[in-house]
Amino acid sequence: MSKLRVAVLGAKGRIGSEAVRAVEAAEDMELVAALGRGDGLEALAESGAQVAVELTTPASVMDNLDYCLRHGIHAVVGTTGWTDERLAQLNGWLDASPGTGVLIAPNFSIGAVLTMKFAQIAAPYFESVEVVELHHPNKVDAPSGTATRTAQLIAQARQKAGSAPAPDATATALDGARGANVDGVPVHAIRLRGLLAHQEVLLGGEGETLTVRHDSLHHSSFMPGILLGARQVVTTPGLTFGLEHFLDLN
Ligand SMILES: NC(=O)C1=CN([C@@H]2O[C@H](COP(=O)(O)OP(=O)(O)OC[C@H]3O[C@@H](n4cnc5c(N)ncnc54)[C@H](OP(=O)(O)O)[C@@H]3O)[C@@H](O)[C@H]2O)C=CC1
Ligand SMILES: O=C(O)C1=N[C@H](C(=O)O)C[C@H](O)C1
Repeated sequence: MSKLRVAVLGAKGRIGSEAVRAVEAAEDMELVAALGRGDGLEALAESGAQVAVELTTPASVMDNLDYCLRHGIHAVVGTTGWTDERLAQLNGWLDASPGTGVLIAPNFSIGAVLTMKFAQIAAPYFESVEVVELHHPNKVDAPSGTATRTAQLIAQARQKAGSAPAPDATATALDGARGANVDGVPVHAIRLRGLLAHQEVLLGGEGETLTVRHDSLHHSSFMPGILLGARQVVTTPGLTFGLEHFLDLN
C-alpha cells in the first residue's frame, strides 16, 4: 500500500520538530517536506504532499492554509489563534476546494480532549466553573487555544442546561485579576519556567469542588493525535474542529 505523503510546516519549532520525528517513524507515512520560516511553500506542491501538518504561529497559519487549499492539500492544524472571522475565511477557501479536508485541533493529546469532554459533562451540575491554563513562558498567545475551546464548550453546556451565571460578588478588582471572560467563563493564564502545557477546570457547588486536571509533560503527548488526524483528514472533506470528532467522542 502506498504511504501517506506528509509535510510539516514549522518543522524547527518545539512541536513541529517532534512531529517531523513522529511522521518519519510512522510506517504508513512518508515525510516529503519539512518547512521552516522563509522556506518556499511551492515545496508542498512540488513534493506531492497530500497532507500538511501546520504547527507555526497565529501570524503565519492563514497564508499557509490559503496555499494548501488552493493546491488541494489537506491540512492538520495545531496552531492557535482561531477567531470566528478566521474560521469564516477558511470555510470560504474550503468551499472553493471541494474534497479537501482541514482538521483544526486546539489540542492533540487524548488527555486534553477528555478534559474538555469531562468539563462539558460536569459544568451544568456545579454553580461555579473557572479554567486555569498553565504553560511554558515561551508561549506567544493567551489564553491557550485549549482553554478558550474548553470555556466555549462549558458555556454551551451550561446554556443548553439553563444554568444560571456563576455567582461572583467581586465588585472591585485590578484589571485582569478575574482572568479573561470567555463566553462568561473566567479563564486564567499562567506562564512558568519548567512547565509545558497544563490545564485545570475548577468546578464548585454547595459544600464540594471538583477539579479536572490535565498535564502534557512532553511534546510526544500530541503525536498520536497528529498522526490520527493526518490519516483521517484525507477522507474527511471540509472543516473538522476538534480531535474528538475523529475519536468517536461526540
Ligand atoms: N494543538 C496542539 O495540540 C498544540 C498546539 N501548539 C501550537 O502550535 C504552535 C507552535 O507552537 P510551538 O512549537 O511551541 O512554537 P515554536 O515557536 O517553537 O514553533 C513555531 C515554528 O514555526 C516557525 N514558523 C513561523 N512562521 C512560519 C512559516 N510561515 N512557515 C514555516 N515555519 C514558520 C517558527 O520559526 P521562527 O522560530 O523563526 O519564528 C518556529 O520554528 C502554537 O500556536 C502552539 O500554541 C503547540 C503544542 C500543541
Ligand atoms: O503553545 C503550546 O505549548 C500549546 N498550545 C496549544 C494551546 O494553546 O492550547 C495546545 C497545548 O496547550 C500546548
